[in-house]
Amino acid sequence: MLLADKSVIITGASRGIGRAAAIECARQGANVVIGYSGSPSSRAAVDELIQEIEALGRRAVAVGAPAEDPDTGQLLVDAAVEQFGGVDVFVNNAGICPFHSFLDMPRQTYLDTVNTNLNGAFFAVQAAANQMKRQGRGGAIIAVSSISALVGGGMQTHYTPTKAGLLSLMQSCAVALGPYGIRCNALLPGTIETDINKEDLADQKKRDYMAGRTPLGRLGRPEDLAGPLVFLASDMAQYVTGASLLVDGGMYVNLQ
Ligand SMILES: NC(=O)C1=CN([C@@H]2O[C@H](COP(=O)(O)OP(=O)(O)OC[C@H]3O[C@@H](n4cnc5c(N)ncnc54)[C@H](O)[C@@H]3O)[C@@H](O)[C@H]2O)C=CC1
Ligand SMILES: C[C@H](O)[C@@H]1OC(=O)[C@H](O)[C@@H]1O
Repeated sequence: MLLADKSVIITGASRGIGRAAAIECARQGANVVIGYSGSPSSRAAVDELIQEIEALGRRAVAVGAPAEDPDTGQLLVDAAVEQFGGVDVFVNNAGICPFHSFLDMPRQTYLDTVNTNLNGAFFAVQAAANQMKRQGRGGAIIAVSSISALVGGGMQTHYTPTKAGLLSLMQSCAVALGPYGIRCNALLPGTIETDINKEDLADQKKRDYMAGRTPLGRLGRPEDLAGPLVFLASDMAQYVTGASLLVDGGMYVNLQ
């Protein structure tokens, strides 16, 4: 097992990529703090996830708190310390992408996206890093960035800068935290079928176009990210920091 007895925090773990990551971390021996928005509508999914993790013989606790709140990171860390004795891995995954055109972007849509995806992440990563430093045994921090950190999207002008920001945050944190043995890396998914793009991909033409751009011939599934994420979290990646791992079925390199 690659994460035996590790204490892992994952934000936005109620569904999608975060959920698949939580299950794979547990399968690899970790106990998991499940960060979720705190909305009552997510609670049933979170309870189901806890049961699934417990069925794997591991422990899980849920912390409901909005990603955009600068105090949320510390709440997650406190839960990990109290329940599992510390933090070994912190995964910043929570995110939103409300597709919208640029020229008439509502101010609040822009602010919500930046606050949820990037500003909250900064404070959460800071809280996790301080705990790891206190523990003195290093750690791994992973930000779920995106292929959108590298390329643009006309309906994503508020979103792509947050993903580029997360990539940059991991690069700078790798420098700042390397002396403490804390590795910081970015995971860059391509187009993965989840709730975040359900509406967008309901357009069959768009869906076919996105799948057609992908050399591996299909859109991604949340499980496709789980293995690469566990790799970055584990000692298999002990000399990997400041890196970005693109997991996109080859979409990015497919020009013609
Ligand atoms: N699905 C895709 O094609 C890609 C997704 N990503 C990123 O992966 C991450 C996970 O997204 P998916 O699993 O695809 O979508 P999803 O919509 O299924 O999951 C997003 C998660 O974030 C949580 N979340 C949203 N707003 C929150 C808030 N204010 N506070 C706390 N939690 C909040 C949701 O409850 C959910 O658990 C996001 O950061 C997204 O930007 C990156 C590249 C591609
Ligand atoms: C939400 C999008 O479909 C998805 O998110 C990203 O980061 C990429 O742009 C994907 O296509």
